[in-house]
Amino acid sequence: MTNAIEAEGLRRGYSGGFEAVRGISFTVPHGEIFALLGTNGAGKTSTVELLEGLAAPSAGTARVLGHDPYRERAVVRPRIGVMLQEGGFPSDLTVAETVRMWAGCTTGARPTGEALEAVGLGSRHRVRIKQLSGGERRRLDLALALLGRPEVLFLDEPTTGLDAEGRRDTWNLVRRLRDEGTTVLLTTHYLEEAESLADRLAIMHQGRIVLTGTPDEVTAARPARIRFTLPEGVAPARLPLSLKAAADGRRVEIRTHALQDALGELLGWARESGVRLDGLDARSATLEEAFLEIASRTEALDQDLNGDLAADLEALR
Ligand SMILES: Nc1ncnc2c1ncn2[C@@H]1O[C@H](COP(=O)(O)OP(=O)(O)OP(=O)(O)O)[C@@H](O)[C@H]1O
Repeated sequence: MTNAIEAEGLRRGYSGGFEAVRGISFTVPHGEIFALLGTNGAGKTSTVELLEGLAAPSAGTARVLGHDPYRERAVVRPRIGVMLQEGGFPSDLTVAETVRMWAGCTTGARPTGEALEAVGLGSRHRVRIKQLSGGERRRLDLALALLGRPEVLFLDEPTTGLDAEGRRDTWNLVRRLRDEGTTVLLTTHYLEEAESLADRLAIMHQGRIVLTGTPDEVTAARPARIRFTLPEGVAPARLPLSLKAAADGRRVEIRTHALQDALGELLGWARESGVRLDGLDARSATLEEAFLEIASRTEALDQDLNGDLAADLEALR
């Protein structure tokens, strides 16, 4: 069976010469939730718009449900649902009128009540758009994206502006849709959202994909962390050398790829030495740590590249 989404060497340049997407490739199998993460301006929205068929790539190919989403838009559009970052609706219409208006342009639309119930807006159907809160508008955007029972759903920052409960409701809804067979591609700034929701993810930086995998694969490559404070009079130098501890005064941090072994050794040493480890905290790497490390490493790399370029130019003078 073909993938629901395929991007191969995709590039997107804007007029003025700026290239926002610089040759990215990834696939999303049917029925998977795939998250695109990245710093501001990394190129997530520019990429999603190519897959939605809103623009043509300057190079590379995009396939959604086996078709070119730009050239074969008429075939692809009825089978996908799109939730943009900013949905613009006439502000004097009620919620129900807006959904009905949208349903008029959608083949096989869900009943209005069902779409509104799915996003928790069932009781708000008579309210005018201008009276909705930011979070409620976001939910309405989602209801409209779901209206045509799409096979592929594109969600651009679906939970921005939602409170904790709204975010959790949206996650549950997205999981339910995935379980019913919908393929979901989402962009998000919330790393815990990607960690909890995505089957696989890609981290973008400056138009490129720098890392891709399951959330577990992305975090498993990073070291776990143990932190504690030593009692007064116990120097960090007394810790077993194999623990490779870094100390700031009495506060100690150990980074390790073998958390269980390191923790066992530390606790054994503490018991034998009669030392109490205050505020002991041990945990695996989070996606947030992986993300921040990648962002800072890529920035350092960029600076190195710029540095080399400057040195090369200097040598030419
Ligand atoms: N119409 C445009 N013309 C020129 N440059 C653009 C245009 N739209 C976006 N860009 C630039 O392309 C880059 C990528 O933007 P894009 O919106 O795709 O990033 P993003 O990863 O979605 O960012 P954010 O997380 O801030 O939404 C940015 O530097 C942006 O300024």
